[in-house]
Amino acid sequence: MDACLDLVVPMKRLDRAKSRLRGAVPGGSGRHVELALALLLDTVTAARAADGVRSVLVVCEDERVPVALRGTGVDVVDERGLPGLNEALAFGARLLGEDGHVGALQADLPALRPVELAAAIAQAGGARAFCPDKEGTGTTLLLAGIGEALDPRFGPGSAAAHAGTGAVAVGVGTPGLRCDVDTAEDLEAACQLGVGDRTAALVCASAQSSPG
Ligand SMILES: Nc1nc2c(ncn2[C@@H]2O[C@H](COP(=O)(O)OP(=O)(O)OP(=O)(O)O)[C@@H](O)[C@H]2O)c(=O)[nH]1
Ligand SMILES: C=C(OP(=O)(O)O)C(=O)O
Repeated sequence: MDACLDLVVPMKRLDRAKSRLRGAVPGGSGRHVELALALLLDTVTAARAADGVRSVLVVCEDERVPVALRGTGVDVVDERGLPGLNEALAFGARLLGEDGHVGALQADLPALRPVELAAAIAQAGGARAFCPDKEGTGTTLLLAGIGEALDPRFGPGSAAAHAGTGAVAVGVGTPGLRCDVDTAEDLEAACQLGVGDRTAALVCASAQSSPG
């Protein structure tokens, strides 16, 4: 498949991100920041490796994020004070150029496998599409139709909101793509699936294998 999809990945300032995960890794606020970064790094590493993905752009105003992503081939842009998630995503998508093919991927998918993302992109076939999270209410991936604006509707009930904009559900059989990590229980579920190296080093038993 030609790699033509450009993905935007949103990330809050690290001190404020993933608040429901606070304490999931013992060791205080430094460890919490490490965990948020590990989730992001494992997600974008898998995304970069997926067939069909041309580029990944993280939208984040935290200066530690470009440092952590140095050498990964992932770009970072500061959202410059935009007021929220959907505004940050729309900003990133416009930078990527919406006359091409753009999408949004959540930043907390440590069990994502490149083949899962590639399969969801292929299933969409260039049409507007979304992947529901494992509960079926949220969204882990939104794909604009080719040549269309992203029009993100993330937030509570985003799966229904995206379906309401004409997006078709894709990737329903891809557990790693659907396993976003908001709580300690989600982190445990991701570890059961097998997480990437950075998250595994922080939270999972050393015997755990990482996704391929
Ligand atoms: N760049 C950017 N990213 C955002 C913003 N708001 C949320 N995000 C990111 O969007 C994703 C989904 O947001 P949430 O579900 O609220 O996640 P979170 O805020 O990190 O976690 P909680 O504090 O537990 O709600 C996460 O990766 C966030 O870091 C924003 O204003 N700007
Ligand atoms: C913002 C969303 O995700 P989360 O589950 O991380 O709140 C969403 O699913 O639209």
